[in-house]
Amino acid sequence: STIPPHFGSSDISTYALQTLELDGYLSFDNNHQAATDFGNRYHSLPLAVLHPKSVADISSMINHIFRMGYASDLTVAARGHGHSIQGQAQAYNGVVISMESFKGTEMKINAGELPYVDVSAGELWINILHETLKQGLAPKSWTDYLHLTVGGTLSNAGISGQAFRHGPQISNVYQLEVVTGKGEVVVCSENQNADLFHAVLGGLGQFGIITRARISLEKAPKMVKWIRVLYSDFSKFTRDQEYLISSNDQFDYIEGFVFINRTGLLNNWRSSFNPKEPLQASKFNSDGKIFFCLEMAKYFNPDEIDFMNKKVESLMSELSYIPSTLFTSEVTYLDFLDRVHVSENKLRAKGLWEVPHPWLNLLIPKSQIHDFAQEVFGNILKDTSNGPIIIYPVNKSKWNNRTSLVTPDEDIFYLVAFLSSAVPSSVGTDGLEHILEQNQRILDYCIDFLPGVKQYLPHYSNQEEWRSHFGPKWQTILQRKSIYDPLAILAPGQRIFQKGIIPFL
Ligand SMILES: Cc1cc2nc3c(=O)[nH]c(=O)nc-3n(C[C@H](O)[C@H](O)[C@H](O)COP(=O)(O)OP(=O)(O)OC[C@H]3O[C@@H](n4cnc5c(N)ncnc54)[C@H](O)[C@@H]3O)c2cc1C
Ligand SMILES: Cc1ccn(-c2ncnc3[nH]cnc23)c1
Repeated sequence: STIPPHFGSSDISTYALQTLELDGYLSFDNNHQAATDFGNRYHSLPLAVLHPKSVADISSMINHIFRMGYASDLTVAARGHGHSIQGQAQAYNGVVISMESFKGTEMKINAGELPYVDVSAGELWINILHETLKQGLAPKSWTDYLHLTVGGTLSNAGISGQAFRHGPQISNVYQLEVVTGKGEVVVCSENQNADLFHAVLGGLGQFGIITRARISLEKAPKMVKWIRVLYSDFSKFTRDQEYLISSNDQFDYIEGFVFINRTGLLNNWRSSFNPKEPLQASKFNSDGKIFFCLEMAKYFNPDEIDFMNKKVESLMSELSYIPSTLFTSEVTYLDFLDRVHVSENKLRAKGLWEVPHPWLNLLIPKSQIHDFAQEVFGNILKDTSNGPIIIYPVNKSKWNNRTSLVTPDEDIFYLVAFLSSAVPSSVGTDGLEHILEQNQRILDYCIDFLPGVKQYLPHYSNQEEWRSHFGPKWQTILQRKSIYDPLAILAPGQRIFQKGIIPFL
């Protein structure tokens, strides 16, 4: 048959894609969704999108490209829910694999002694929550937002307010099924093909495509006591956060926010929280200052509410927040975990969801968090913020250092996430250029003065910066790449390796 008109005549290898026997199908047109993501700033159009119906589809696609060697310039990117920020799930002129088409076999819940759920890597966490709750179970470790895929979050870490106790999502995986950059299908775990298991966890899609995951579960609570208090003193705020993550039997979730110049802060909260002492709360005037919000959650079941309230009361008495700012509410476990979806719906209604998201996520060692706060909140950002700023500490002991994830080298480190939304075509302080400049000032300050800081959901533009990001782990990364993806076919959107230019050969 003749080569279809849309093929570049120069690259016969792409034509070869059509010779593949697939259970699913390849699409060569209308692939614009695969060329966009949540960041809304990078748009690399693939040559084709594979909609797999089986692991064999993924394996034969990759093996086919692997066997063509350097005769083909094709690369392959798995795409989960496309909620990356800087094109990490894109493959310019390559093949994007739509993992959401690949539901594989249905979810299988094992409610035994060590409960777990077997899921397709293309499954959304919100769907896992709905299904496991039917059996009174749920995963232990979450992200703040659940409309993300298992493969996407496990390729990064998957972190939220439960991480201080359970570690990130990549610390709560029993087993994975992975298709390597050679097209091999490998089952791996701590005790079987352990190096591949550790490579893909936090591996930024570099070492294999996760097709299935076995996620640990725990008994799910029915209700959550959701608490927020405010501080104007950063030292008291961090001291209380670090105290609360130091023992496991306190709260079940610890996070925090930074509010910069948020006029009418109190009223924004009134809508979703009942002020503990309404009269007192109305005296509090937050206008014109920086405030730090400590957010806690205590899981409970309806028959334990009195015991829980007593426990919370005694815990709160040990904290040094501004008394009139105690806000609490009681919600279902599902509503608490799906809380960011509420913000999404509000932003979508205002046409503010599909906008550029120049996010910056940093992991900051405890020893440097005060200098960071002083310079970034007190100077660089002093009068603006364009979205939530999240800040909370975690315990490194709950993170497995053998994974490909890079974290600061201290027992306690903070996640600080600048989740900005840019107003399209604005040239003001809410515009993309202004926010990118601010992000760069923050990064430059860290590079110059806070060497222990690492990016989470990292984005760099060249291999030298990646080498510096990985630090002593770089040799392990090179070795793993040479074993599991020697032609550097996988996840080109991360910009760590370039097909054909392999630093380890
Ligand atoms: C609104 C919002 C809130 C967020 N909140 C949090 C949070 O609280 N905590 C947190 O940790 N993160 C958070 N994130 C970041 C999120 O975890 C990452 O962006 C994640 O990668 C998105 O998942 P995804 O399924 O969209 O992945 P995609 O963006 O589709 O892919 C991400 C990367 O993983 C690779 N990949 C995807 N699927 C697979 C697979 N099956 N096998 C191998 N590689 C794969 C892709 O090639 C790409 O490199 C948030 C993101 C958004 C948009
Ligand atoms: C784009 C957007 C709107 C709200 N958010 C969030 N709000 C609160 N916590 C979050 N964690 C991650 N995204 C979050 C993110």
